[in-house]
Amino acid sequence: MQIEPGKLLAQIQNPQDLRKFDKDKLVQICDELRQFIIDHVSVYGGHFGAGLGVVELTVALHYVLKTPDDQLVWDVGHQAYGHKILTGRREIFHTNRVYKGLSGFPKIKESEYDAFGVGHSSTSISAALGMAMASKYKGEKHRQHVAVIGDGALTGGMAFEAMNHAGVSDTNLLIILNDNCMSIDPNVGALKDYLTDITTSHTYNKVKDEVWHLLGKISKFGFSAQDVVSKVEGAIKSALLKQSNLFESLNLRYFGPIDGHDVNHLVEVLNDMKDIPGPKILHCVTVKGKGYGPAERDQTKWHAPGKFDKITGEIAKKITTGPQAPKYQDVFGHTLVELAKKNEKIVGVTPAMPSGSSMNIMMKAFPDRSFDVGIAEQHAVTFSAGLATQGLKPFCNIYSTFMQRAYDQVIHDVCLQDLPVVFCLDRAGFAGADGPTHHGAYDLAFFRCLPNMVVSAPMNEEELRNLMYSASLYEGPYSIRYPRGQGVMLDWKKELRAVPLGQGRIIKEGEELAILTIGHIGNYAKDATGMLKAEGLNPAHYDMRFVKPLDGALLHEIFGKFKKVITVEDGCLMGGFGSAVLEWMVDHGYHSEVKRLGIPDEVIEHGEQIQLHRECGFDPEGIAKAVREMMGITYAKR
Ligand SMILES: Cc1ncc(C[n+]2csc(CCOP(=O)(O)OP(=O)(O)O)c2C)c(N)n1
Ligand SMILES: CC(=O)[C@@H](O)[C@H](O)COP(=O)(O)O
Ligand SMILES: [Mg+2]
Repeated sequence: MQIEPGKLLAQIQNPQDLRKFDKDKLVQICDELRQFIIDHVSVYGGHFGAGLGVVELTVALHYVLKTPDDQLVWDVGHQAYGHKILTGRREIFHTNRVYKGLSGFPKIKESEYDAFGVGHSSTSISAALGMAMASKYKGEKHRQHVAVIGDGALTGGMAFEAMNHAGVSDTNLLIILNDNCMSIDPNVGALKDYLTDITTSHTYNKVKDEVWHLLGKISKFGFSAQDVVSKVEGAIKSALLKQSNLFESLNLRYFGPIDGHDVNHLVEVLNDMKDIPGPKILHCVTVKGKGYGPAERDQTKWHAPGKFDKITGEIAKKITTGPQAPKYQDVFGHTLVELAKKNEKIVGVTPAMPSGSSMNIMMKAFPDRSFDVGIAEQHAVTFSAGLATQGLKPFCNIYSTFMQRAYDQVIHDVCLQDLPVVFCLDRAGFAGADGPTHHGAYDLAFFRCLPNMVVSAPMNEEELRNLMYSASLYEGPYSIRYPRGQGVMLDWKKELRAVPLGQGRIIKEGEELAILTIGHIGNYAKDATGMLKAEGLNPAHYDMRFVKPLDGALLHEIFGKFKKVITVEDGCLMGGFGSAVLEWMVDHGYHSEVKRLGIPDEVIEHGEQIQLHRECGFDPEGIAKAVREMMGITYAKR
């Protein structure tokens, strides 16, 4: 379905078209852009509230900057739908997040206007500073470099590393802080309180207003912005500002807070700032979900609501028949509470994903024993390590993809010290529509090479519960990975049972060929063996449960019996589960023929999980095909 743009938006294919409009049309353009996003997401789904909150900023930035020559970096990129729509992609926006369509995030290969590829947070200042520094090196004085970062993303340590550097750089970097007091869930931490303080502080705003006033006055007398700045420098850098403003103390000129929904004022301010030399930050206050009532009222729910009825605000429910298996994340949340009730040492840690990981269930049941530490994966891991040194049992839940951020912390702070932290890696395997920045492709490979680390994955909800229980009893680092979405069991709340360390299990006896799987993807192998049975083929199926330690006894049995083996994992083929099995086989002198199915060594784009599994050849049909091929079965017509 093609979404119809409003009258003015229809005339805008790219920012050059936008810049042809008089300033007095910008409010209408913003209204039409906002409506287009509402119309689009209501039909196709995707990220929502963040995009609505930056409509005015998006229009103002493209109006004032000479994009794509000026470089605009969006942090995370979930808010960049307006940017995409204004930069040549409106007519194909219906393919956003769809298999083979536009990416839901800015992406260098997709458009010259996407200065940097994003998806993970807190990268924008570093990237834009790198660009600004490169421009300086190349003598490109005319170019502007802008990073737009949210208050949530600003809690990520990397943003501070970048500001620390930017403050002593002689670049024209402009950081726009889009402050809406929200992450996906409400933003947390002292920085959030600080931002609220400087937004509401009377003394602070009085000084700031005087400075802005002075700036305005002097401009009228025809001085250049540089003159203005040097004249007001004294005031801006007055003891009060310097001491009371975090950004000023990092040597970034601080402007604001200003209303991020006043497009005309934004244009004025951005124009003025263009001529102000040196690194600077503009603090804009916005409302997540702006302009769509339900999204303003329940900002977490409307972060990425899926499809909805734009008139009633009713979010579409998945069409289902009969009772449904739970989401893995909810099994995690409920089981953690169950374990915490039995063991007072258990605590929960999440870096800014209480709703996404269902840690919010624990936060509700045990507010004093659960911690949302903000977008701070590195800190989440080392903080968990600290808790563990004191005899507590942290369950640190991090999406597989975001765990990439904290690799050294896992090695240095947990594994080398053999501390009993349990890592629950949600969204392992393909994330789906979020695409490659969010796929949990690498964790099996990057965790299995770490000393002391247990690497496990449940095939279903009951197994997840049992692995969590086993992890709670284990005296060392223990990881459990599971995918985005639903499990396979209706009756999943079974009594908890400890799984012996490194013990796999047989799912189905068979002949000639064995399929070895790890985790939820084993259910595809189950489907495949069902399909093959109808063809008279009878491969065996084993759910190995652990990539480390591997079940040596079971592997001796398997390689002793089967000359053909297929491994299946929803992780990267290089170094993952299949690699571990191959290494084991060679080390133990077996010579079976082994085929590994999993994610190849290339970037797999976005799409529905099943589409991506199919593309990589490990959906049920792909597994069945691999079995047939290995068994030398060819059908005339298939
Ligand atoms: C490293 C990392 N951790 C977690 C996330 C998940 N995430 C995506 S958006 C978001 C909230 C970002 O908040 P903010 O930057 O304030 O943007 P807003 O949505 O409020 O506009 C989070 C936690 C992520 N993308 N990257
Ligand atoms: C942009 C981002 O990183 C998050 O919003 C992410 O898309 C959430 O993913 P889930 O929907 O799987 O929780
Ligand atoms: Mg925010």
